[in-house]
Amino acid sequence: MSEIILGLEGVGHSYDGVVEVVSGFSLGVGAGEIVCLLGPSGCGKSTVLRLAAGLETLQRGRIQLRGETVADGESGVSQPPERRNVGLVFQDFALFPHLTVARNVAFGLADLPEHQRGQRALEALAQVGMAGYAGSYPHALSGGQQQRVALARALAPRPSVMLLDEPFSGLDARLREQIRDDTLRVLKRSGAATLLVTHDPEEAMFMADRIYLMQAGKLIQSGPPAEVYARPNSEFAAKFFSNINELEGIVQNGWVATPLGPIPAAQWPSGSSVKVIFRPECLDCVPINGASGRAVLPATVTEVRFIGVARLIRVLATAENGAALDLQVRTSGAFAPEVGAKVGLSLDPARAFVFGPAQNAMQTPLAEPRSNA
Ligand SMILES: Nc1ncnc2c1ncn2[C@@H]1O[C@H](COP(=O)(O)OP(=O)(O)OP(=O)(O)O)[C@@H](O)[C@H]1O
Repeated sequence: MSEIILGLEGVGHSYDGVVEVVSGFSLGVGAGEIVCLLGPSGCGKSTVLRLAAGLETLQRGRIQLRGETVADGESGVSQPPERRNVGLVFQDFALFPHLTVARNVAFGLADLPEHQRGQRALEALAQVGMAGYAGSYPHALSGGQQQRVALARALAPRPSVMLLDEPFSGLDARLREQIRDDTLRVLKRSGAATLLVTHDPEEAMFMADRIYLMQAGKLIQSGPPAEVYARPNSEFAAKFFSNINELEGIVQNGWVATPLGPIPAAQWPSGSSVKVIFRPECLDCVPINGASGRAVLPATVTEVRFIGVARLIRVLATAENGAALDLQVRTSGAFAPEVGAKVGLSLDPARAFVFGPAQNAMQTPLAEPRSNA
């Protein structure tokens, strides 16, 4: 990985002096890298970002910028935000209503000689495609345009670190996609080390080179989006990224027998009670008499939702012991059964996750099941 530009080490914070809302949290962001802090509301994401920016005083741990310690809970070192040379973008954009777009962007350029400020502000506006609005006032701009101006303002001083807190959540869905796309390009071109806070897993997967998933103030898992999605290390991580299907079973000789066939669970001792979790797109829905190399469980379609790129299908099956199984399938395939249709279900065992009751995760090995034994 490239040189770490923003580093947090063992960071902890409590607002009331008692309960830690962030604890033992570490991360590193390299030059030109986009790292997304992802997690449910209240898990401490914004607190981490505010500590990195210097907007909260660090209580525990250490923060380094470009190799220099800017905050240390032990020694009390705490560089003020304006000396950290980080660009900040918040959800509400926080533009000054009485200043033109150009003056808003030039605001953070006090260190430059007067004649260079306007020039640099225009360059930053051009970076985000807003040079034509330099003389406008914020109220005359759309939400998306205001977001771009906020981004230009943060980028204008050419910071080596960009910190963005839910920068797209004030935008409506269609605009959000477009602005996300544009922002990703601009951030990548800027070469800044970027830390972006979001509660939206799709947004994190789209934007991030690496995701840091948090829960209740702690890091749960970090890695590239595809890895965190395909190899969640806990039930929480699996469920955070999509709807899931869940079956229960008992491990026997390294396998869990399920109505959808045996799932490898070599890490668990025989007799362990485990959960088998799989995403809706990992369950194949085929014509009932369709050929499949895997076990096919008969089921009846109870619901079909068309969502453009895919269909969400709900099916009801019956396990051997008579238990009803209500499962979800996500498919973009040509087979489009209707409600009431009889279908066959099959699961690729390599794409199922096995978790124990204590939530200590085990990814199933990428092995084919031996047999139905
Ligand atoms: N200034 C504050 N004073 C007291 N408690 C606070 C303060 N700011 C945040 N908290 C609490 O700290 C916890 C973490 O908040 P934080 O804003 O960091 O979470 P978050 O993951 O960013 O949530 P959200 O996505 O809702 O913004 C929450 O329980 C919140 O209520």
